[in-house]
Amino acid sequence: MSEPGNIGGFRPRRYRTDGGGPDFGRMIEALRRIQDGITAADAPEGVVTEVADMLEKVAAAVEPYEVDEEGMIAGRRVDLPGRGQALIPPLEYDEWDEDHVVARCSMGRFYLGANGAAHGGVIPLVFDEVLGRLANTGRPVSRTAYLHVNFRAITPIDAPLRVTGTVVRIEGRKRFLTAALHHGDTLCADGDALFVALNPGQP
Ligand SMILES: CCCCCCCC/C=C\CCCCCCCC(=O)SCCNC(=O)CCNC(=O)[C@H](O)C(C)(C)COP(=O)(O)OP(=O)(O)OC[C@H]1O[C@@H](n2cnc3c(N)ncnc32)[C@H](O)[C@@H]1OP(=O)(O)O
Repeated sequence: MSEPGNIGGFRPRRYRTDGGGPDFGRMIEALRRIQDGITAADAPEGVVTEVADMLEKVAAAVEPYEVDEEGMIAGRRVDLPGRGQALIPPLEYDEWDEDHVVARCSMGRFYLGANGAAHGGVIPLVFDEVLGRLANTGRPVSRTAYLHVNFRAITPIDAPLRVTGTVVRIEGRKRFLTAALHHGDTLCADGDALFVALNPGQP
């Protein structure tokens, strides 16, 4: 499996694994619980007020430590589910090399669209995340030029999901990839994407 340091183009210090410092993973796990719990709750007024007070205290506790993008931890911890970025579903990778990835996750109530189905916008997010990781493994950094998604069946929340990504071909700067999302034997979504390697100086 390729490690983050093998990712071409990006400065390795931008990617972090647990260096024995603060337990960042625990904090993000708690944040994910809060996202799911608040989304799912219909709490009485006293509880809502108490939670709002507590969350305001939480925000005030972390705000003094804001750093610029270079210094951020969230999104850089490739060893944590969803890179330690709470927007991204908690993807965990079982296989990851330069040609393919296999990941799994379960999406909680935070990601609900309606009637037990994940929000349609979450599927492209998952594919962009997984394919972006794959496209940039062992190669100079690229960005998504297009990502086409087919929604084949609902993607259930609170259910084990499997995400696969494959590099189909590379033509110069262009990398063509495909992705699929399964719940058991059911194909929930698939897609194909073009990633284009950045030229020097491109953001
Ligand atoms: C961010 C990278 C992070 C990497 C981290 C790796 C660590 C791994 C750890 C953790 C995983 C993280 C995973 C996250 C990944 C997320 C990735 C994203 O979501 S990126 C954000 C969304 N994408 C944009 O914001 C792009 C915006 N667009 C652009 O910047 C440009 O349009 C760009 C760079 C894509 C291409 O622009 P040009 O000027 O450099 O190149 P031109 O000449 O336009 O295109 C080159 C070739 O590609 C074709 N092409 C370009 N766009 C196309 C399109 N939409 N459809 C078809 N062909 C297209 C063109 O026709 C051309 O082909 P011909 O050389 O002529 O054969």
